Amino acid sequence: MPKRTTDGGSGTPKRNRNGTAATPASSPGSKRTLDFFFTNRSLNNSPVDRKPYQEKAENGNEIADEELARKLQAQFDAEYHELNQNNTARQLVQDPEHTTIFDNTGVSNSEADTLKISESDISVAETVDCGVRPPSPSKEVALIPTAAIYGSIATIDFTVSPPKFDPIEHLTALKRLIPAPYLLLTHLFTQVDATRSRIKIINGLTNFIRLLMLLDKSAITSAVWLSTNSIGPPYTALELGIGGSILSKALKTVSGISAPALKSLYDKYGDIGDVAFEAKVSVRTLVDPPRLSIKGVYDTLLQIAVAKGSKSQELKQKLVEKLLIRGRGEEVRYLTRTFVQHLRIGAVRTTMLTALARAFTFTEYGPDCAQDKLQKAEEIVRQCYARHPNYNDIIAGLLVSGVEKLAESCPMTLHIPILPMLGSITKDMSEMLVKIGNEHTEFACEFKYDGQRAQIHYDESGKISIFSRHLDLMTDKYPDIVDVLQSHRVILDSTRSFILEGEIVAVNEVTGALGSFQSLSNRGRKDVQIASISVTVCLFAFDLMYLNGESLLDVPFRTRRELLRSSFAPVPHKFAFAESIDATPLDQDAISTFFRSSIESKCEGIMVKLLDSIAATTTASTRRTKSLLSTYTPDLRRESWLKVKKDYDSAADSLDLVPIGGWYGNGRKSNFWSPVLLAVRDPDTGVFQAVCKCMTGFTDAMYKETKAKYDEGTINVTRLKPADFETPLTPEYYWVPQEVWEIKFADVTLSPLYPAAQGIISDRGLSIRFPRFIRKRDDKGVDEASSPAFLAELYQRQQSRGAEDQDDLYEQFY
Ligand SMILES: Nc1ncnc2c1ncn2[C@@H]1O[C@H](COP(=O)(O)OP(=O)(O)OP(=O)(O)O)[C@@H](O)[C@H]1O
Repeated sequence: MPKRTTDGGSGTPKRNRNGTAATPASSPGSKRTLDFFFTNRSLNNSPVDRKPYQEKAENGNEIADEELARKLQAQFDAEYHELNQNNTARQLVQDPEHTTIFDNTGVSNSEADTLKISESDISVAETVDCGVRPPSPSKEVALIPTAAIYGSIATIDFTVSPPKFDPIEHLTALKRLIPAPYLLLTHLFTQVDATRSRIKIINGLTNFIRLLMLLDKSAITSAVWLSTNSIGPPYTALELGIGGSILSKALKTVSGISAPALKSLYDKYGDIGDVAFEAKVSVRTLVDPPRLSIKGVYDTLLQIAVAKGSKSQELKQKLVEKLLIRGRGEEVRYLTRTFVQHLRIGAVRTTMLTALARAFTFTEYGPDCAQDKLQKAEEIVRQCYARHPNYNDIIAGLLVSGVEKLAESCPMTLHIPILPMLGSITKDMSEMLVKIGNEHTEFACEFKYDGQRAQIHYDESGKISIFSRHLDLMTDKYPDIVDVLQSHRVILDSTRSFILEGEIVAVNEVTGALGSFQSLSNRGRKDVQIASISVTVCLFAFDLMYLNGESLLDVPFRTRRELLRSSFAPVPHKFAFAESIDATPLDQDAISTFFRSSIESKCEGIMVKLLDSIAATTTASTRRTKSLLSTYTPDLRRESWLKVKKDYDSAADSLDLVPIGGWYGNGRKSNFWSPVLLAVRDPDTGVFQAVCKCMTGFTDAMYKETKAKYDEGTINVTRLKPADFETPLTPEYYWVPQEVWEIKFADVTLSPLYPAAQGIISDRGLSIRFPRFIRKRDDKGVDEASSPAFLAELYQRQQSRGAEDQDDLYEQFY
C-alpha cells in the first residue's frame, strides 16, 4: 500500500513535485516521534518503566535516531508484550481514535505533538502503510495499526473449540489494536451468524472474550452488550429509539443513495443490515475515516439512547451517520442491525452467560480445565445474573474476583431487580397434589391474583423502586403504592430495608372488591400523578427476598412468609398479604373450597407453595423420588411453586407467542393484518419457530394498532425471511419480533407443517388448534415468550389427560 503523508492538520497528503511523499532534508521526525512516544499520555500509567528508554532516546543523536528508535521500540514492545500476556498492560499501545502516533518525516505536525489529532489527521495516518517498523530509509516511526494487522483479523476462527484457540498467538498479531476494533467483533458476528450450532456460537463468544481479556479488557462489557442486542439492563430503560425515518435519512446521507433505490434494495434484501451493507459498499472516500472501536461504537449508542428533547432526532441521526461513515463492509451490516435491535446472532442470554463463565475459567485454569469446573462456573455466573442482571457489574466482578467469588463481588443489590421465581403449571388439583410431595407435605395455597407482578425495593434512606416482572422500572406508574409505603403505615419501624414481591391488582376503593386485569391496564404507564388516578389498586404481598441487609433467598418459604407478615402492617384496600391457607394433600375439601373462593373473588386460581424444603421424598402415585426446595430461586421454574388455574379443568393453558408475520385480511379486514403468524422462541438459540396462524380474538383497536406498527415500508416488516425464523409458511411480510401475545387454544396437535418443538415429541412439529388472541403481554419481552419445551410439555400433559376430555374441550370452544 502506498505511503501517504499529511501536512499535519488539514489531512491533505503532502507531496513533492514528483508526486511522491515528501521527505525532509533533515530528520527531526524520528527524534520528535521518540519524544512523542515517550511523552504519550497513554503511556503515563504504563506498568512498563519508560525511563530507561527515554534516557537512551535522549542520548541518541540525529543520525542514529532511526536505528535507536527501532531498537528502543522493539525492546519496549517485547516488554509490553510480556506484560500484556500477564494481563497487566493494556493502555500502552496507541488508541487509533485518540492518540494515534505518527510522524510525517519532518512535516510540521504540532497537533500531533500535543496529542490533539484531528479526525482527518487520523484518517490519513491510518492509511499510512508504514508497518510496525518503518521501512528504511524513511524516518517514520509509526505506531499505527497497519492494514496488515487489520487484515489478520480475517484469519481468526473464533468458533474452534477452546483448547484449539490460542489467544496469545492472536494477541501477537493484533497487539497494536487498542482499543479493540469493532472489526474484530463483526468478524465474530459473521462467524456465529453462519452457524446454527449452539456449541460453535458458545465457542465463538468464549474465545472472543478470552482474546479481549488479553487485548483490551475495557472492551469486554461493550462487546457483551453489543452481542446481546442491548445497550443496558432492562431496568435502566435505555432505548436507542432509532426509527425507520432516522435510519433511512442517515443511509441516504452516508451513501448518497436515492429513496427509490433504497426501497428497491430493501425489497431485494429484506434485511435492513443487508440493505445498508449494499448501499455503502460502493461508496468510495478520498480519505478513509478512522476505524471504529468496540467501545467507541457502544459509547456512541449510549449517546444515541440518552439523546432527549426537541433536537434529539437530529442528534440521533447525526450519531448514526457518524458510525455509518466510519463503518466498513461487514461493520455497516451489523451496525445497522444493532440500530434496529435485531442482531439475531444467537447470543441469547444463556449462551452469553455460559461464554462468560467459560472464558474466565479457561483464562484462569487453561483451556483444558476439567468439565465439572466449567459446569460449576456456568452455574455461578447464571445464578449471579439471576440476582444481579447487569453485565457491567458481572464483568467487573469477574475481573476483580474471578468466577468463584463472583457472588461476593457482584451480590444481590437493592434497586437492582432480581429475576422472578416462576411457578410450574399443573393440569388440575389432583396433579398438583401429586407434584407437591407426599401426603405429609405442608404447603400454602394462595389466591392467584390477576394483576401485575411487582418487585419492590426499599432502602434505609426511604428510596423505593418498583420493578415489573420483565424488570422494567415502573415506580412512576404506581405513585399511590409509593405513597402508602412511605406513609409509614405499612412499613414497620423495625423494617429498614427490603425486597418484597406481590401482585398489584385493581380494586374498588370502597369495598375492596377485586377488579379485572383489563381495568388495571387502563391506568397510565408513565409519570402517573396521584391526583389523576382513576383506577385504584391494592398491593397483595406474597414474598420477601431481602430484609434489613440480609438476603432471604436461601431461607425456606415458611420463614420468609413469617418475616413478611411481621415486617409490614396491612392497610385496607391498599396493602394486604395474599389470601392464603396452609394445607397438606389430606385437606382436599379445604383446598377445593379455597380454590372456589379464589375464583369467586375474580382470581385466576391458586398458587401452591411448599413451606419447607423436602430432602428426598417418594411421591405416592408415581413412586418418583425427588427433593424439593422451598427457597426462593430467581429465574427458575420449580415444582415448589405450582399454579392451579380455573381454566385447567376445561381447556388448555395459554401460550405467550411472538407475532412474526402477517397476511392481508379479506373483506372488512382487508386493510389490516389477519391472519397473523405466531411463534414460540427457543431460549437456547433465539430462533422463532412458527406454531400457528391466528385470526380470532382481535378487537378493531388491536387491528389498527397492529397495522400501524407493522406497516409496509417501516423497518418493522420485511419481505425476506429473517435467518432466525423457522417457518414453512410465507406471510405477506415478516415482522421484526418485538412483542408477546397471550393466545388461548383448544389443544396442541402434532403437525406435519409447523416446526415448533420439532424433535422433542417426535420428528414432527407441534401446532395449536383454534388459537384465539387474549391480550398483549406488555410485562413480557420476546425472550420470555413460551419455549418449544413448554409447548411440548403442554402436549404431553394433554395426552395424559385422555381422549374423552378432548371432546369436552371442543364443545367448550364451539
Ligand atoms: N399469590 C401469588 N404468588 C405468586 N404469583 C402470583 C400470586 N398471585 C398472582 N401471581 C401472578 O401469577 C403469575 C404466574 O402465573 P401465570 O402463569 O399466570 O403468569 P405468567 O407470567 O404467564 O407465567 P410465568 O410468570 O410463570 O411465566 C406470577 O408471575 C404473578 O404475577
